[in-house]
Amino acid sequence: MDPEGSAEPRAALDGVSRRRLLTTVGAAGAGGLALGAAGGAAAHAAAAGDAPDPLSAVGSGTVAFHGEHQAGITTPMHSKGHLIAFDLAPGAGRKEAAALMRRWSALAARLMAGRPAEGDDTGVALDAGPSSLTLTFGFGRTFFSRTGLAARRPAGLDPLPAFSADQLDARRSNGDLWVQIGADDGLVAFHALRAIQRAAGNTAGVRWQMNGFNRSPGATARPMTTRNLMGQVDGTNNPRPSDPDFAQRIFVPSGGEPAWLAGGSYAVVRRIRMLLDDWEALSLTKQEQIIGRRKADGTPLTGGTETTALALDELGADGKPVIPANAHARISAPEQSGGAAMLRRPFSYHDGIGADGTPDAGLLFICWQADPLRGFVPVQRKLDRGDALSPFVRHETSGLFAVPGGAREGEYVGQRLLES
Ligand SMILES: C=CC1=C(C)c2cc3[nH]c(cc4nc(cc5[nH]c(cc1n2)c(C)c5CCC(=O)O)C(CCC(=O)O)=C4C)c(C)c3C=C
Ligand SMILES: [Fe+2]
Repeated sequence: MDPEGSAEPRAALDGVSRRRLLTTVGAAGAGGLALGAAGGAAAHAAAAGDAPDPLSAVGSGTVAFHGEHQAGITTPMHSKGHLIAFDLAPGAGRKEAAALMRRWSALAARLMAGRPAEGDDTGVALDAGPSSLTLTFGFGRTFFSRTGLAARRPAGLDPLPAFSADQLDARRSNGDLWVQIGADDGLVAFHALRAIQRAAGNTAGVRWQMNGFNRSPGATARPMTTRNLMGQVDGTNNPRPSDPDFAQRIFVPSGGEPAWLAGGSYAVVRRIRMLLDDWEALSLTKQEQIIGRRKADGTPLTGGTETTALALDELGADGKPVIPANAHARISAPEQSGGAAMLRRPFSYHDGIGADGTPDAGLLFICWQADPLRGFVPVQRKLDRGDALSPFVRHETSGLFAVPGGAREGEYVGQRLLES
């Protein structure tokens, strides 16, 4: 039996969507094809003469692979995510890296369209639709020296400065290559993760992997913005694609430096552990003062609704700012750091209980910007000096990746760097 769970040779399944496959297999059901348990229901319906069940709204979500920018940057937050970094194998250079990016790009295009991997699919996502799957690829600083391309390494990949509160694990930081996988179904996300790992072959080995989650689409009516594991509404004041300066802040412009990165972006990835026992011991009032917003709905302490601007100058009856001077939302606001802005698109994570007996849980903080020196760095510098949230979080890992622009039809991600 082939890896898709069908008695037919795997090659016969190439070129069809997973849903079409179910219909086809279902129609031939009496011919003795064996399906996995999950595929069985649809096959049964089709064999009985009914149309296969339509995909749910969640399953049918599709994000295009080709485009000006890679998918997974402005894509709405996913409910499941995997972050995985690879190092090139000893002896693998530019040629092997180019072949890998070509393989990964073809694979990503297939999977994002809801099709199985070519040749040897594991079958894990056999009965699911694309579920808004995205795969996003980035290059770390070390990629350029390993591939003989040091001269073309962008200045934006210069190492991030050390921050006083950093407690970074170097083995789980950075890496030659980075892949962000997001989907609104856990099996679809895992399927893509394994396919990417397997397609790396002997060219690259896994350096680290992290798994995250967010609210499932449709789980709540309001608030629409997700919550983090401290219970705060998190993501309210993100730049919006409709903002006039959005593209300029998030994407490297064409005509900018380096040319191969046009349409691309930089991702800063920090695994930030939340010290949840300490945080949860605080009163609600204290928690709200630390952030500067109400916990229930994310409204600023100065009033309004979730999306009302913070009235940073407003004083209370005691003559002190209503939003405290060290509140996280005040300190991280762009006007505090010369207009520095970033698009935050994180996942929560929970890896059980740590060696210290407290939850190993927190935020896989991912932020996107056209230039880390005008996005993450000034804001984190500011937070490092006086954020009321700092005693309740610990930055444990760090990564910085240049994420090329999207591939055009017939192109692979990174081709403009690797073949010019
Ligand atoms: C260096 C950048 C940032 C880090 C690191 C960071 C960590 C972090 N943040 C929260 C929770 C919230 N952050 C909020 C706002 C906010 N945070 C940053 C930057 C970093 N946060 C920015 C730029 C902003 C927006 C500021 C603004 O423009 O007003 C909020 C408020 C709601 C919102 O706007 O999203 C919360 C809540 C945690 C828990 C955390 C580390 C674990
Ligand atoms: Fe924040």
